[in-house]
Amino acid sequence: MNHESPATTTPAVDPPPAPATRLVDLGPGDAERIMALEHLVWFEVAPGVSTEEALAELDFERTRGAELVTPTPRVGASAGTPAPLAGMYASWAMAVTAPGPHGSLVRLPMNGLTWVGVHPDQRRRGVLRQMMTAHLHTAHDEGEAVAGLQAAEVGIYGRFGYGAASLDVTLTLGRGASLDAGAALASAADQVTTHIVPAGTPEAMKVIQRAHLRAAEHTLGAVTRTDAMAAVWFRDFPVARGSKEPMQVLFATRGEDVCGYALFRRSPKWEHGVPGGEVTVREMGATDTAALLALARRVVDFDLTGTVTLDGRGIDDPLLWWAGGPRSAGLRAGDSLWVRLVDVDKAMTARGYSTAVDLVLDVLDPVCPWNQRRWRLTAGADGVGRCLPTDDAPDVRLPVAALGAAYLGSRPIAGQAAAGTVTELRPGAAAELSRAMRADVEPVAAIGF
Ligand SMILES: CC(=O)SCCNC(=O)CCNC(=O)[C@H](O)C(C)(C)COP(=O)(O)OP(=O)(O)OC[C@H]1O[C@@H](n2cnc3c(N)ncnc32)[C@H](O)[C@@H]1OP(=O)(O)O
Repeated sequence: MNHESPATTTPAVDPPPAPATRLVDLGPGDAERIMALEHLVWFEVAPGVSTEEALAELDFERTRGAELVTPTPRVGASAGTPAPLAGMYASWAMAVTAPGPHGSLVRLPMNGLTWVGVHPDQRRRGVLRQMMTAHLHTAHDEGEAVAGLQAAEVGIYGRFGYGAASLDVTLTLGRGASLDAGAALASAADQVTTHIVPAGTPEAMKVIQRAHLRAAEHTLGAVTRTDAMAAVWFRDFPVARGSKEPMQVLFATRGEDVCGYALFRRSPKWEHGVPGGEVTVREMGATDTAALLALARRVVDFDLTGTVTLDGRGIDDPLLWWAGGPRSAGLRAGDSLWVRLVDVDKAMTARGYSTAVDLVLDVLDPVCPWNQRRWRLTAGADGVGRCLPTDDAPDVRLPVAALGAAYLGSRPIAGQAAAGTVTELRPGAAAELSRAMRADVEPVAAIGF
């Protein structure tokens, strides 16, 4: 039997033309169609949360939608419903802790992209590409040199020049897990006091933000919320929460000084009369490792619990090794912050370097063509960098996403060259760039945003 397809004379069918969508600024008056799109894209509704409450976290100075220029009739849609949005995106003016010169840290502004969604009827027709192009061009116009996001699916954002720059590590420990941090750190942790308050009050949210910003100054890779985000981020919605415990915050203090915080919730569990409640720590930050140890000791030791899951940790997190390493701590890891250099020269000048370096980078960036050229990156013995346009012969050719991936001091360029993403044009150049960009420690995971 011949399984070959018969020769066909049918001409190839062109894909349908991209829909004509235009980008518009969205404001509170668009609340109804924003929520309609959100529910369709994420198929999730928070009960008991009003539209106004749900949208309070958006910055309407930075929220945009895509709408069809000529909406088509939709059989079965209720009369009077506004034409649905084809897509939307929003961003916040956040900040990230990047490597400074020689192991120091530097806090940099970061455009944090969020709320990206395309209507299921309009997907795979270029709406996201249109939105991402506009988003990055606006960031460039506004002078936002570094952008970041957390990806819903890993295949989406590399094509737009974002590189996965940090890992999100989840650790699972048993109740009473021993944390072996050594005598000096243990006695420093003894000097730290901890106490619990409900997280969802305006008073608590203020102190959480203070502790969050302070911890970020000391933590490579930390991403911080704006004050406006912080004022609404941990609100407690009793109906949406249902029978779950309200979010709690454990503060670590030394006298008047708040030196750490851990946001957690417990859920009760009983089997044959034996308590085995589960603790989930959503976010934990500290200005120093003694404060971190004091917080960790508390969360592994709540009565009536059996396990504690800590989200948002880093791959060389002290907690991981205090607990005995990956096998004791049930380590699971995924990608966390994706970094995009909107302006290669400004971004590469803003961070610091671990070694002196002098290299010409041939950067490929079809989405942001102002980056696509040769740049000379130099840093002296002081680790302070400069990145300027040049026409000199290149040492390394690389997509802009490779620089984003290496930006927080992880994902070495030499490793990316070995993987085939980066092309070394002069022997040794990839290793030189690796060493200069590498940090002493791994970046922590970003907060969820
Ligand atoms: C930062 C954040 O907010 S992350 C949240 C992202 N949102 C979601 O995941 C919600 C559910 N998904 C969606 O809303 C949409 O499917 C989106 C936003 C992911 C994609 O929107 P679309 O308009 O379909 O994307 P668009 O048609 O512009 O595709 C652009 C390119 O990305 C690719 N692409 C789009 N989505 C995906 C995906 N999930 N995985 C892999 N590739 C993808 C397309 O194939 C296309 O590739 P090409 O450049 O080779 O042609």
